[in-house]
Amino acid sequence: MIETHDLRKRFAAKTAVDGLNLVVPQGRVTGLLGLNGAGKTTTIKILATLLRQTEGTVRIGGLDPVRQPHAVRKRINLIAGGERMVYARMTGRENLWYFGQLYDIPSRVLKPRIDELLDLVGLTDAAGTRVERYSRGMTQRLSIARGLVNDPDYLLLDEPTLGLDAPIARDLRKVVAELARGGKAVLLTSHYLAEVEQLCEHVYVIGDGRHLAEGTPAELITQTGCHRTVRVEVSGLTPEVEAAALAFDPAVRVDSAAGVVELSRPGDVAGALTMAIVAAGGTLTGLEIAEPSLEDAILALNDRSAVAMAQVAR
Ligand SMILES: Nc1ncnc2c1ncn2[C@@H]1O[C@H](COP(=O)(O)OP(=O)(O)OP(=O)(O)O)[C@@H](O)[C@H]1O
Repeated sequence: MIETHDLRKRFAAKTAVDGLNLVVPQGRVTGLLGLNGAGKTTTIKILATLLRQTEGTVRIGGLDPVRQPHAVRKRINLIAGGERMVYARMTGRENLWYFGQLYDIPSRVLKPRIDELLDLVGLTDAAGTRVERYSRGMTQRLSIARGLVNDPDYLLLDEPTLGLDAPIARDLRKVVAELARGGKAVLLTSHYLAEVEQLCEHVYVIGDGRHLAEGTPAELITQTGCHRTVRVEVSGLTPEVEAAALAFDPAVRVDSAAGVVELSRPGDVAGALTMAIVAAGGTLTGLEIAEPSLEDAILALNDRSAVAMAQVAR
């Protein structure tokens, strides 16, 4: 398990991580979400022993990364989508061999593992080609294999699918889900919220380095009170139709120029709203029902936090 207690990181005047308590258990993918600058990468770098916290404690499988960095490094690995973490002058296979040796993996174990990893990321045919001749996607796939070369118990994924083509990103998601099912602890940050919804059983949402909320993606959506939105397109959106829609629910939003009536509310209101519109003389030309997404929840949480901060500042 990865655990942080009251974790803080200050860079001069900026507090990037401000009292985070995280638990990342084995056997599932845990998400760490937040808008740009929320403190996700800083947190992951601390867990990866690349940065040292200003305050608070971290335990990774019971080990302290500050006091036992070598032991921790053997059991963790980091895959960061935006960063090139392999050597251009070496071939794909040489890179994996080099990184594997840094972990003191015996050759008889390393050789078959490298073959497996090359196969996993679809680079078997390009294994003998220098990385400088790889496309961006191939380099990224090699970085993923590099991140798995020590068979880490704890996998830190910072935007792992950034810039990957859709089929490769989908394959990587499958691999991540399998690794978690096989017992690894995975911490994932991603701006692709559909990816987070698909992979993560538990998600932490942070803003300005602070904990804003946590739960399953579905729980976060419920907690933030985001509701499904009914969007009705109406031809002949007269003032009478508008008045009937507003009488149905004052929270209705009407765009008369576009001929659209929208309502976000709990429960199943599509039928009753459309009937009210038709009864007032409107003709329905379209109907869409959008379920609330994790993105709606994250935006709502950030709005709420900004309002709370403004109130504290007053
Ligand atoms: N080395 C540094 N020196 C000073 N400030 C830093 C440093 N690294 C990060 N910060 C600041 O700390 C805050 C958190 O940054 P961090 O990169 O952890 O956020 P993030 O959530 O990963 O953002 P993004 O989604 O954009 O990657 C930001 O305000 C950033 O500018």
